[in-house]
Amino acid sequence: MALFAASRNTMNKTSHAVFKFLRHGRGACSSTSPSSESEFREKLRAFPGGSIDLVKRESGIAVLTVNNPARMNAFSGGMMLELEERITELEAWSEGKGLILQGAAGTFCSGSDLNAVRAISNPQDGMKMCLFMQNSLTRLLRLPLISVALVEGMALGGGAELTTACDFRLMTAGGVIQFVHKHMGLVPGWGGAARLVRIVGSQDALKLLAGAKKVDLDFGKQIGLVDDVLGPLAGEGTALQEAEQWLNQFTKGPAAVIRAAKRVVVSGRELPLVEALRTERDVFGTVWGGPANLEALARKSKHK
Ligand SMILES: CCC(=O)SCCNC(=O)CCNC(=O)[C@H](O)C(C)(C)COP(=O)(O)OP(=O)(O)OC[C@H]1O[C@@H](n2cnc3c(N)ncnc32)[C@H](O)[C@@H]1OP(=O)(O)O
Repeated sequence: MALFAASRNTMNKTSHAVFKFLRHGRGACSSTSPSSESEFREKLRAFPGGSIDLVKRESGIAVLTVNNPARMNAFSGGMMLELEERITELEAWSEGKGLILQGAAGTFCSGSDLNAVRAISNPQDGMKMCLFMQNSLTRLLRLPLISVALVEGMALGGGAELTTACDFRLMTAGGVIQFVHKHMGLVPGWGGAARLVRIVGSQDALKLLAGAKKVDLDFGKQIGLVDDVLGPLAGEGTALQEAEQWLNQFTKGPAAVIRAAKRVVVSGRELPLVEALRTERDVFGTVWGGPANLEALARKSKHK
């Protein structure tokens, strides 16, 4: 037990820095000055409409809904600000294990609100919007929760980018992910290209971006962008219920262990090897000799 206690004390010091890294968007993007950041927030506030809704369930699974059905769940400026607030709430949710990101009313998200896009169409504001969304989506992907984008209907432009800020993507029949940026004379700017390359590799990422190719169920599974299919093909129930069942295979069990699993994967994905190994030791120290570990030892578990 002394070993466990010592290990946890050491971890407490080192892990503080590590968890700060894992929790926040640090390292994702360079920052702007506080005054220009608050000015830009004011600009975003000038484009209201829609909401980002968060429900945290007893099961440890939260549901985050992009809610602006009159505009096919396009992201208004106000929704960008709300997304950031909801992510801060999720970062503080210590009992959480999983997250489902969905769109309201049977479709996922049609990207930026084109009314806002037209009004801030100068490069400076465009880059500020990218920085803002990159930070939020980096924090979303780094949450110590197993996250799933539930793609019903269309995920276009920024909506396609949003799907890549989750660990997994589930799709229902008729679902489409399409990086339509090329057709808008754009490339992704919310971090979607960088994440896409890590998910499907550079060859397929180039096909999706330079060809604005539609990704349906079959193509999505073939290139590894879609992890599984939901809906009539998979069984009964609403897509959200099915997504919860699907996620449950990864979230059942103690929160500390599931959150630790996500943390070691995030550090393995983002950090150079030596730092990732150090982080892995630190995270290991949070579960070694912890309640779940001691219970398993007492049970003399067999893994047959
Ligand atoms: C980060 C970079 C980006 O995200 S750039 C934005 C990329 N997204 C787009 O260009 C999507 C443009 N929209 C479309 O292609 C179509 O509206 C799609 C989503 C295919 C839906 O078509 P359809 O089913 O025929 O519906 P609809 O066009 O009548 O749309 C219903 C109402 O929603 C609106 N809407 C849709 N997308 C947006 C958007 N991104 N920004 C603002 N409004 C949007 C439509 O204008 C339409 O509104 P209204 O009923 O005419 O008032």
